[in-house]
Formats: sequence, structure tokens, C-alpha cells
Amino acid sequence: MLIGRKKMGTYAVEIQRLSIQLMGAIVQGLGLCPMHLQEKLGAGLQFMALNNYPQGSSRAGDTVGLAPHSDIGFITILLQSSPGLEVTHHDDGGVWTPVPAIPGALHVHLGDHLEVLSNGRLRSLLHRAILNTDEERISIASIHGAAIDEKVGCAEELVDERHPRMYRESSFHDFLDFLPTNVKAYRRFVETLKIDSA
Ligand SMILES: O=C(O)CCC(=O)C(=O)O
Ligand SMILES: [Fe+2]
Repeated sequence: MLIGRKKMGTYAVEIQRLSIQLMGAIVQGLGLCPMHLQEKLGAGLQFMALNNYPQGSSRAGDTVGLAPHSDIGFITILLQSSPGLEVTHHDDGGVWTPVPAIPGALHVHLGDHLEVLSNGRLRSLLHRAILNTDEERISIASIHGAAIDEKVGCAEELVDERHPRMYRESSFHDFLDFLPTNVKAYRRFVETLKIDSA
């Protein structure tokens, strides 16, 4: 499948617009002032991954195309050409749930920096991609976060005596520095930011 450069550009702009709307609603839902993210997201980073997976063999069972991980950033908006994306909840013992591929539907999940910003009220989502045994598969993941060197910490409004600060602040750059150290036993980046895990 060929995606024209112009179409991709339009898609990127529209998805960025959508991410700001969604983040506005999320920030409001957390009881934070909408201005809170205006500066962070307005001048923020949009990172797009265009993933192309080969067709999987039906004899091999579930072949992992992209290993389990959570995304950095606040939210990820993802479009998939066919089924393959799977998610797991933190407390269900590693059971993977497939995300249906509904034509034209966008899948949205939360990233590590939203978990930090919300001081743990929201959790980032562990997900992976399985090879589709019927066809080659394409997904476009658009990750929306703060600028590369901008430190993201817990929102002050969400820190009090009953809710002590749970995470150290970090930037996207810090995440990139962490990546090469996270090869053998995978940990969500956000786990390494927990103040009591230092
Ligand atoms: O291919 C998928 O469905 C997942 C892609 C993904 O998780 C990513 O690019 O971060
Ligand atoms: Fe991802």
C-alpha cells in the first residue's frame, strides 16, 4: 500500500488537531486548567511511526511483530489496516485482548507522560502487535507529547497529602537515553520514574 506524501501530511495535521482536542478533554477530566497543556502540547512533539509488518504464518501461532511496550508521550492515536494490535491491563496477569480493526476507526491510548502528569490517576497502556496471518499489515502510530527537552512532572494540583508525588520528572530525551538500557528485561519507562522505586 502506498500512502501519498500529501495525504500523509494532511493526516498528520488533522491527527495533531484531534490530539489537542482529546488532551483538552482529558486535562479537564483531571480537573486541571485547560491552559495547563496549551504551552506543553502547542509547542510539543508529534512522533509518527509507520509500521509495516509481513504476513504471519498460520502455523506459527501468534507471532509477535512488535514486542510489548508502552508509549512515551501523553496520548497515541493509531490507525491499523487490519487486526494485529493487542492490549493488556496491568492487573489481568498478562492476558492479551485484540483491538478490532474497524475501517476508518482510530484507536487512542495513554502514554507514560500522561501517567506522570496525572500523578498515577491514569495509567499508560501496555500493547503489542501480532502478525496478521491473512495479509501484510500497516499501522500508523502518532505519539503526542511535550517538546523533546521539556520536563514533564506530576501536575501540582494533583499532589497533596493524600496523593504524594509518585513520579520524578523526565523528558522525551531522557526516555531516548533510557531505551538502550531497556533491552533484556523490559520495564515501562514510567516504572523507572516512580519515586519509591529509586
Ligand atoms: O502496529 C501496531 O498496532 C502497534 C504500533 C505501536 O505500538 C507503535 O508504533 O508504538
Ligand atoms: Fe506503541
